[in-house]
Amino acid sequence: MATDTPSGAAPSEDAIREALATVNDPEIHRPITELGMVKSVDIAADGAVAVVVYLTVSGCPMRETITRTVREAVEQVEGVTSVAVELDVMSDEQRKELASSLRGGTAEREVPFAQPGSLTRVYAVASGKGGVGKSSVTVNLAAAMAADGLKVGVVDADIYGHSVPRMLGADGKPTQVENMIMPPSANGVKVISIGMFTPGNAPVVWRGPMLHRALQQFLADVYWGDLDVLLLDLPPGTGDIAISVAQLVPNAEILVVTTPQQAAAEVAERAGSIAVQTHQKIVGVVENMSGLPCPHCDEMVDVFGTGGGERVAEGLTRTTGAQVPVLGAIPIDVRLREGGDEGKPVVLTDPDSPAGAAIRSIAGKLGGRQRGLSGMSLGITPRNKF
Ligand SMILES: Nc1ncnc2c1ncn2[C@@H]1O[C@H](COP(=O)(O)OP(=O)(O)OP(=O)(O)O)[C@@H](O)[C@H]1O
Repeated sequence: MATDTPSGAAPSEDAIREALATVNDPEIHRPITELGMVKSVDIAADGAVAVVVYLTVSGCPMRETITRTVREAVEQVEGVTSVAVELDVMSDEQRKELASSLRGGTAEREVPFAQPGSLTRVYAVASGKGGVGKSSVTVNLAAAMAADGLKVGVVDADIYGHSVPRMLGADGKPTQVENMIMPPSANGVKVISIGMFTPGNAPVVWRGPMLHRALQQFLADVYWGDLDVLLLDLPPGTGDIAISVAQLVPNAEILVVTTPQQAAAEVAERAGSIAVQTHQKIVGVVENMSGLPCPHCDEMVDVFGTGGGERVAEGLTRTTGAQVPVLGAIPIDVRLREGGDEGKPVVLTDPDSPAGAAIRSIAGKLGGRQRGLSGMSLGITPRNKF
């Protein structure tokens, strides 16, 4: 504790508040002073400081973290001899005010990413059929972009087959401030999933309108902050959710994941064609499970055939009239599967493995677009510019 001021004088309130401004709320990631969370600061003549901090909700899971970080920050101030931190809980009125300030001028129910001037790139990851590795690709792209310094969020919109939190290692639960939901984060990625709201592994048996509402809530009621990139993991196929995405975030660009098999390729192409009907851009195609590097020699074993990515990209180029590129091919890699099972994305645990390197390269292309073009509105960005 910094107790030795030259005059032995107690610290000023400004100095204490300056120190408190360095404490971020652990979920909202903004200074507690900006969020109206400092109720009072009392400074005794002997340098003993008492701070009362508002929690957003009683029983806030972050209470201990907040108490500790406040104490640590205040202890650093010259002249402080002791620190007492007390907690109080915001009133309904204060919570409403906070929720509305977090919306940053966006009206309730509005999707911030769909507003003119939004600088967040939204990529909807789609596939024609299940099991092609769409969720694995989403999670690893997100982790790779976050590791590159971008602010990334993932919406697990695969309502029936939600697997993103497990693959990302996100075992935290969302908390709520009024009608704003604070998403947990893992590996630097904020994530929300229907799986966080259902007990255990209970199946979700919703029909179209409820799916639409869930997606709208994920996009409008979750506090994402300023994201560079938002990835949406769509359910396989061309169902209700794909249409909801087109309505809620028309500027979302579609990333199609396929395997090298002809059959998979045909379905993926159909999924892409829907995007054309909904006037969404197709940012590119990723071929997953693209050969298995032989563990005994340098050969690639084409377990699922070859050329699916190219065929899908050519088909989409024909359908859309715009060049749709293949952004990369990800080989079969047992480390990718293991990483998914353990919640440790392979791009972080084994970034130079064949699959890790392939995904990082794709993430670099998608993330690089965001960096290079931030400042331009999504609507006027040249399509397929790599
Ligand atoms: N390149 C790869 N190498 C090895 N295993 C992979 C690869 N890609 C995906 N997998 C594995 O294949 C399985 C299916 O992948 P994933 O769940 O990502 O597919 P999906 O298309 O999202 O499926 P669904 O549509 O059913 O949600 C997972 O066990 C995953 O770990």
